[in-house]
Order: sequence, then structure tokens, then C-alpha cells
Amino acid sequence: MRILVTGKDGQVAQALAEQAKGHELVFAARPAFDLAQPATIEATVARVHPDLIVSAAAYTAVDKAESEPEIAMAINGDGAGALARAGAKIGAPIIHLSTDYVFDGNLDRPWREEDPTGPLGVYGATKLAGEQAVQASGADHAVVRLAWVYSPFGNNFVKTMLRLAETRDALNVVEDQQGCPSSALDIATAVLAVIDHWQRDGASKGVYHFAGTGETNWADFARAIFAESARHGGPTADVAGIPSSGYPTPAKRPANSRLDCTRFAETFGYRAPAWQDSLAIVIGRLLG
Ligand SMILES: NC(=O)C1=CN([C@@H]2O[C@H](COP(=O)(O)OP(=O)(O)OC[C@H]3O[C@@H](n4cnc5c(N)ncnc54)[C@H](OP(=O)(O)O)[C@@H]3O)[C@@H](O)[C@H]2O)C=CC1
Ligand SMILES: Cc1cn([C@H]2C[C@H](O)[C@@H](COP(=O)(O)OP(=O)(O)O[C@H]3O[C@@H](C)C(=O)[C@@H](O)[C@H]3O)O2)c(=O)[nH]c1=O
Repeated sequence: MRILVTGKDGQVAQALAEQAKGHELVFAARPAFDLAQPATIEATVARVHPDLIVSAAAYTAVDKAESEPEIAMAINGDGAGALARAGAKIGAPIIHLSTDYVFDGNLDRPWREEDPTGPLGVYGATKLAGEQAVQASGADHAVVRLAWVYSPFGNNFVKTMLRLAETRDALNVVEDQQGCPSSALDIATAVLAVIDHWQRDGASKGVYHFAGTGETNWADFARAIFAESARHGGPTADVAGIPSSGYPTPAKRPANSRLDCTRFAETFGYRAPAWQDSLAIVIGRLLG
């Protein structure tokens, strides 16, 4: 199968590059493919003529998006829709990656797909617009909401913590935001599970949640990162748990962004490992 993957240097795209054996992956990246330039989207899809699209590129700078709402919307909202419509024209289904930040965090259980959205910031609002544009595109699609993605690649919280601990003995980290850390290596496996399923049974339309199994908060996640780092002789720091008010950021984050991944597991037959196990694998790759 020829698969167009957007976001060549992104975390999920790089994990897919490692794992997608037996498929022809074609990566699309700027400047030839720019989600803010619709003509480049249509030209890329027409040139590659993929059997399937993995929409993994996005404007992911959560705080910066607060001061760049137009460009974030052009990329995450309009660009995602244009990509799905270009796919629809040639009959290519799309796996479109979205985020837990479409929710407002005010719920006392993990979020299910049909729960009401209510993004707290520009990034979440633009990603929600992208979901809606994909759903309206006419393309078969899986909108897969992810959360708290980390990996050996790119920028992420795990690498930030390890970097900060190189120069600091103690860190303040928020402890009133709960979520499910998710390894991009597991996300690539999940994307391939969707592709396998669609190859067998035909593509369909739906929204799904996929994230690491279990839950934590950012402070405990940081502590787990340093415990794992210590096992490899890597950098460590003491973590003081603080309220979100003690770490002011331009964008507000949801207090609860835990995702209920039951539908994904039941539909595609794959559930992520416990987040602690996946973290050990990624830290092993970073420090081993
Ligand atoms: N990271 C996370 O914690 C989470 C991510 N997600 C979603 O998962 C998906 C994958 O995320 P992740 O792998 O972490 O992403 P990354 O931030 O690692 O990579 C994003 C990629 O998008 C590309 N990109 C940005 N703007 C454009 C543009 N205008 N045109 C073309 N490409 C562009 C970047 O390219 P360049 O190198 O040119 O900047 C980069 O390769 C995204 O949809 C994201 O919203 C969901 C939940 C959590
Ligand atoms: C670096 C740092 C962050 N924090 C807090 C800020 C924030 O509330 C939380 C996480 O910080 P980050 O800025 O790394 O994470 P953030 O950019 O909010 O991560 C999000 O990215 C987007 C793309 C998503 O889709 C989300 O699922 C989520 O993964 O930790 C501290 O409390 N102390 C620190 O030293």
C-alpha cells in the first residue's frame, strides 16, 4: 500500500518510518508540502496518488498558538480539511491525528469519544476544527485523538525533563493535570493496526481515542522519567509537585485529559502497554 505521511520529522512520522514494513511510505514536508498553502496539498496528493493518508503534521506549539491563532488555524483546521478533501477526490481514506486538548478537562472519568468537546486554548480549538473538517470532507476517516506524546524523536516532555535535569537539581512540575503519557512507538503500532483492519474489512468513518494505558499527572510522570533515567545513570532531579497556578503558561491545559481507549481496542484489536513500560523503552533508547 502506498501511504502518504505528513510531518516527516514529527514524532509519530518518525516512529512510523521505523515500523511500517511492507508498505511504501511517502513523507510530505515543507516547503513542497505546506498545510498553510492549499495548492501544495493538492499538488502533493495528486503527485503521490496514495492509497491512504496518515495526517500526522500539525502546529503543535501549544503556548505559541495563543499568539498565532491564524497560522495555527490555517495549518490544523483548514489544512487538515484540504488534505482530507484531496484524499476524498482520489478515494484515499485518511487517518487524522488529533488531541486530548479538544476537551475542557471538567470530567471525573476518562473522556469518551462522544463526550462534549470544549477546548481551552487556540491549539485545541484549531485541532477540533481540523477534526470537523476531516469529518465533513467526504473521505473515509479515522480521527484518532492522542495525548501527551513522547518518543526518542523531536521535542517532548521526556526530553525536556532530561535536558533540564542536566543543569538543575530540582524542578517544579504541575500535579493537578492528569493524563495518559503515550509513546509515539505505540502510536505507530496503533496506526498500522488501523491500516491492517481497513485493508481486511474496508475503510470506514469514526472517532477514536488512543493513549498509553493507565494515568498519571505531569509531576509523577517527571518522577517516573527520573527514576528510569537513574537506572541508566542518566540525569535526575527532585520534583516538587505544584498547582497549575504556580506554573503560568499562555495556554490553559485541561485538568483531566485522560482518554478512554476502549473503542479503539475493540475496533482495531490493539491497546497500548502500561505507560510505565513504554516509558522504560523510550528512556532506554535515549540513554541506553
Ligand atoms: N505531541 C503531542 O504531545 C501530541 C500530539 N498530538 C497530535 O499528534 C500528531 C503528531 O504529533 P507529533 O508527532 O508530536 O508532532 P511534532 O510536533 O513532532 O511534528 C509536527 C510535524 O508537523 C510539521 N508541520 C508543522 N507545520 C506544518 C505545515 N504548515 N505544513 C507541513 N508540515 C507542518 C512539522 O514540520 P517542520 O519540521 O517543518 O516544523 C513536524 O514535522 C499531531 O496532529 C498532533 O496535533 C496529539 C496529542 C499529543
Ligand atoms: C517544562 C515544564 C512544564 N511544566 C508543565 C506545563 C504543562 O502544564 C505541562 C506539560 O508541559 P508541555 O508544555 O511539555 O506539554 P504540552 O505542550 O502542554 O503538551 C501537549 O502537547 C500537545 C501537542 C498535545 O496535543 C497534548 O496532548 C500535550 O501533550 O507541564 C511544569 O510544570 N514544569 C516544567 O518545568
